[in-house]
Amino acid sequence: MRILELIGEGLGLKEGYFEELSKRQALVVNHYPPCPDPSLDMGVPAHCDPNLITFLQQQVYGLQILKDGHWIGVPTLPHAFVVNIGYQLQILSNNKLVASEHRAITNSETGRTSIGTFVSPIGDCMVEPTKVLVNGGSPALYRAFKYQEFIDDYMAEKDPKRH
Ligand SMILES: O=C(O)CCC(=O)C(=O)O
Ligand SMILES: [Fe+2]
Repeated sequence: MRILELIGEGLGLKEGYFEELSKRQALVVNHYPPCPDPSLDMGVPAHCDPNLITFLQQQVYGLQILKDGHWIGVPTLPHAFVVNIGYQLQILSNNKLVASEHRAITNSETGRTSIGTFVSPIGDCMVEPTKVLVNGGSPALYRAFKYQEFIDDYMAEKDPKRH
């Protein structure tokens, strides 16, 4: 996947580094019907995606990201994808890249459909901070784990950023 190759290049990783880590792609369609009082209901509560990277398409506004303690709306752009960094990219990069905390709000006028492509490793794949970015001055911030272990914890809501 070209975008992962470019991210890898930016991090100083060897070509093809992400190949094993991006074997799964899940297409998820979210539909949010109009909500008479959006202040009462969040489309998707605040979270970071557990996977490697997500490509999201939205035609109706609703996605917001948390930046410096403020929720910022992501404008809709025709033919554009929003790229969300997931936890695995944060871990592999030893926090050089940080998973984006985001949420989806509803609106009272129109329904909204978003389409996400979630790229992730398979369950048995081992994940750990890449050796290239770990050294004396920058020790590994995470232990090695199987991706499935991470997902099991995430689903059990041990993610501190899931409210
Ligand atoms: O619908 C959206 O804009 C966000 C959906 C989302 O964050 C997710 O499915 O992980
Ligand atoms: Fe998400």
